[in-house]
Amino acid sequence: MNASTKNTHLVVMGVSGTGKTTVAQALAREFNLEFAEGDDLHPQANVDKMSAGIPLNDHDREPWLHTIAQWMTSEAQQGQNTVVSCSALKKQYRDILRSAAGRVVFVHLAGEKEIIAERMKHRQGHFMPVSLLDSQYETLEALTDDELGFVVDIAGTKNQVIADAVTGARTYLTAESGVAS
Ligand SMILES: Nc1ncnc2c1ncn2[C@@H]1O[C@H](COP(=O)(O)OP(=O)(O)OP(=O)(O)O)[C@@H](O)[C@H]1O
Ligand SMILES: O=C(O)[C@H](O)[C@@H](O)[C@H](O)[C@H](O)CO
Repeated sequence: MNASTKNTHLVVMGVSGTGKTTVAQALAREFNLEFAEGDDLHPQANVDKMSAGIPLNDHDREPWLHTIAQWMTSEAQQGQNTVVSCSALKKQYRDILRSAAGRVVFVHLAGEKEIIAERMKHRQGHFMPVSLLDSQYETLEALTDDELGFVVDIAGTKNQVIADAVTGARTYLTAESGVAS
């Protein structure tokens, strides 16, 4: 076990528009975690592709996932626990994230496509078109029993969803990981 393995990383995952940024920022505040916005770590080519209404493929996502894993490793090496918003739609993508130093826990924000589409329609100034939501759901692989993490239902208000995510995350953020509870 190396010095950084006690650190915990929360990855707030799910399809576009499901509330990852909203929830990840709230978890960062609640548990005093280092925060990264996964969308900011995409290569520009990926942002251009999504903006043009073209879904990303495995090849497009691979360097992005490695960038996020490297960020988590670097934070763990500095003794930090983290939270990052990242769609992490497939198990093989989550395997890349799990290669980071430390323990990686997934917070899957899940819900009905219709609810998310409605929320995305009201969002201003974001590159992701609602038209890509179908491909996001087609790509999504739910967490399996052997993966560390939990599911949060996004149907409720922001405060309800955040409260559920905080309750779920608290069980993983033990005194051992150095996170204040
Ligand atoms: N529980 C909620 N109830 C109502 N609106 C919400 C809720 N959670 C998030 N929203 C709103 O839905 C929109 C999408 O949320 P957010 O940007 O956090 O999602 P995201 O998963 O990070 O999106 P993306 O993956 O596209 O970056 C925002 O306008 C946000 O304010
Ligand atoms: O894997 C993907 O297809 C992408 O990460 C998208 O999910 C977006 O980055 C994001 O969610 C923006 O809406």
